Formats: sequence, structure tokens, C-alpha cells
Amino acid sequence: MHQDISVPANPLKTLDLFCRVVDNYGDIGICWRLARQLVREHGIAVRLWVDDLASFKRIWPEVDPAAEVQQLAGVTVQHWRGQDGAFTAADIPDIVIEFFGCEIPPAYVEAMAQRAVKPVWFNLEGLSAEQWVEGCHTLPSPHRSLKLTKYFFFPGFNERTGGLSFEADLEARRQTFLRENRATAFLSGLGVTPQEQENLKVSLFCYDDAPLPALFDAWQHAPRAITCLVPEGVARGAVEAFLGTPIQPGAAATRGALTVRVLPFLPQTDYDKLLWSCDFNFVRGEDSFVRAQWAGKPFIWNIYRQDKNLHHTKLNAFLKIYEPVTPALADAARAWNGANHTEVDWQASWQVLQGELPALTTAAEDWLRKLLANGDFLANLLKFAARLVP
Ligand SMILES: Cc1cn([C@H]2C[C@H](O)[C@@H](COP(=O)(O)OP(=O)(O)O[C@H]3O[C@@H](C)[C@H](O)[C@@H](O)[C@H]3O)O2)c(=O)[nH]c1=O
Repeated sequence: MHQDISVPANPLKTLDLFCRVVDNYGDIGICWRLARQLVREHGIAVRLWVDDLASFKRIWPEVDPAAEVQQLAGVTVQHWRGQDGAFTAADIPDIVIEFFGCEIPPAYVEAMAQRAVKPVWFNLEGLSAEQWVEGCHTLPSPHRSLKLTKYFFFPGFNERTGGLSFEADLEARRQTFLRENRATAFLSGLGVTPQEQENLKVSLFCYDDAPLPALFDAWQHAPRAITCLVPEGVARGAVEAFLGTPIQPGAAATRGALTVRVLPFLPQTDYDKLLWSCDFNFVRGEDSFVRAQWAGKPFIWNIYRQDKNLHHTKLNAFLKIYEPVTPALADAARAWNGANHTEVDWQASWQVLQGELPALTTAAEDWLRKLLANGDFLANLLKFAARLVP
């Protein structure tokens, strides 16, 4: 008789990911990235439960907002209407993920407990550079009455956390894009003129309360001409005030050293290319913040506002570990988020930042390589999950 020496196949083949869109695009943005990556890189059958298909459509135009169930990029997308219908053990996959503590239906949890082999259950948490995260990462939370355990899994910036998610081919695609100078064709396709491409290129994604009018004002007096590329709908009031016309893709105006150009709101994969194409990026929330780091370019982060100014604590925690930071970049980041104690002179501040750009860019590339070494968040999660399988 032959002895079976083959490596046991990965038993974790199916997965449900639950996403509740609190607001904006970050919740679905992150979940959609993870879902696609699970299918493409790990061969896992993924069902993504999402409650807001309209927001989803903004970042992935193929979404049919009226469909109950649809197949997209190999993922089964299920419109989550808060169904708490009948679930049986047969409905439950090998892995269940709830995103940002969104509560999954109680009947579904009951069905999880009925499964002969219990699913590996995760709560995916938000990104923060605060130190307490390291102590909470992978902590188990036993269900109060059912034989189930949920694990907290945190993204993060070092090996004591889950790391940040990146696709296996992300860095190779970025390198090819840069090496072959594809930015020119990409930006031209978005209507950015050759002259605008000669300027210093800045992408802009921020919340409405960022001090954009002051920055626009400063940029008009910048030492080098600036092209600010802003996807449609971002900072609508301030952009409209600058343009003097209602916002639509293709609208542009130049005042002094500053040209502002409105782009269409881009599909998620093209948004990466925008970050790669620019010299400096303004990003916000969580997903674009992470993608800016994978772009290897200097950036300023507009952090998602939280009660009691908790977001300022998070911002400062990040600025403390972000190695490329300079005093000028930290000051500007704090001012952008209302976390500074003194008035900021944006004109002077930008002048310093512009001078620092070459060094900041080199440092941002080094930072990217350091983060890559922590491994991909999903690969780290699946490795952890595999260890829990009996
Ligand atoms: C500007 C732009 C963004 N995007 C994508 C990139 C991201 O996946 C997504 C934006 O998500 P974020 O950067 O996270 O920013 P955000 O502000 O949109 O999202 C969130 O922030 C979180 C912290 C909160 O928990 C969420 O509730 C949510 O507010 O939209 C495009 O696909 N095309 C575009 O043109």
C-alpha cells in the first residue's frame, strides 16, 4: 500500500464577507478589494454581502444596483437587505468575515453554530497606528451562548499586526507603469493637457471640511505651477468656488500658478493609476490612505472624523511611525485635519514641502518596501485561519 505523502489541500475554500456601508466609499472599497483578491489569488469562493449597491457602483461601474445577486470579477455579490431569514448549516462557508463590526444576522450566527466544523469567524477592524492595536490583534472573543469564537484581526504597519493588504502583482504593475511612462497616456485619456502634465501634479481626495480654500489660495502663488486633479464630487463647494462653474468632468480653470481640473470619479483600479501618476497625493479615510502608501509618493491624509477628536490621536500615532515624515509634512498634515495648535501659513508651508519633494519621494519608496516586508494582510489572515482548522 502507498503511503499518502501529499500535502493536505487548504480546507478553507468558501467565504462570506459582510459589509455595511456606513458612509462614503471606504467600507465597500476595502471589502471589494479583499473579495477580488481572495478569488484571484487564493481560489476561494467568495460571497460579498453588501447593503449599498449605489455606493459600490461609484467605484465599480459594472455593478447593477437593482440586482439581488450578481457575479462580478468572480465574486458573488449579494444585496444585503438585513435578511434575517432562515439559514441552515449548509449556507455557512468555511470562513465568515464581518467588516468593521457590522452585525451579521442572528439566524446566520445560529446556523454557524450548527455546522459540524465551525467556520473560522473574523471581525476585521479599522486601521490605526496606535500601539494598543498590537495587543488586540488576533484576540479571541467566545460567543456568550453558542460554541463559536470570533477573532479580531487588525491591519497595521508592523509584523505584530495583520499588515496592509496588497495584491501579489501590485508592485510589479506599478513599476511597469512608471518604467514605460504610462502616466502620460493615462492622464491624456482623462483630458489632462500636455501643459498641465508639465506642472507639478497633485491628486485631491478629501472631506468637505478640509481647509481647501486656503490651500487653493496658497497654490496660486506656488513657486512651481501646479495641476490639481480632483475626481468629480470631491470637495464640491471649494472646487466649484474656484472654477466659478458647476462641477462636471472636464471642467478646468487656471488662476495664477494653479490649474484645477475635474476628472470623472474613477473606477477603483484607475484611482491607483492616478496616485502613481501624481507627484503628491491628498487622500482620506482608510483605503485611499493605504493605496497612497503603495503608490510610493508623498501624501497628506485627511483622516475620517471621529467623536472627541479621536481621529487626532490616530493621526498623531501615524505621524509618529511614518518614517518619511518631516516637520513641514507633519505640520501640514495636522493643519489639514484641524489638529494644529497654531495658524498655518499654507503658502510658506507649501514652499517648504515643494522643496522637500525629491527627498520625500525617495523616503516614500523606502517606506513602501518596508511595508511590503510585513506581508499581505489577506495572506496573513488566511495563514492564521488555517492554523485554527481542526
Ligand atoms: C477618489 C476616488 C476614490 N475611489 C475609491 C478608493 C477607495 O476604495 C474608496 C474611498 O475610500 P476611503 O479612501 O477609505 O475614503 P472614504 O471617506 O470614501 O471612506 C471611508 O472611510 C472610512 C475610514 C470609514 O470607515 C468609512 O465609513 C468611509 O467614510 O473610493 C475610487 O475608486 N475612485 C475615485 O475616483
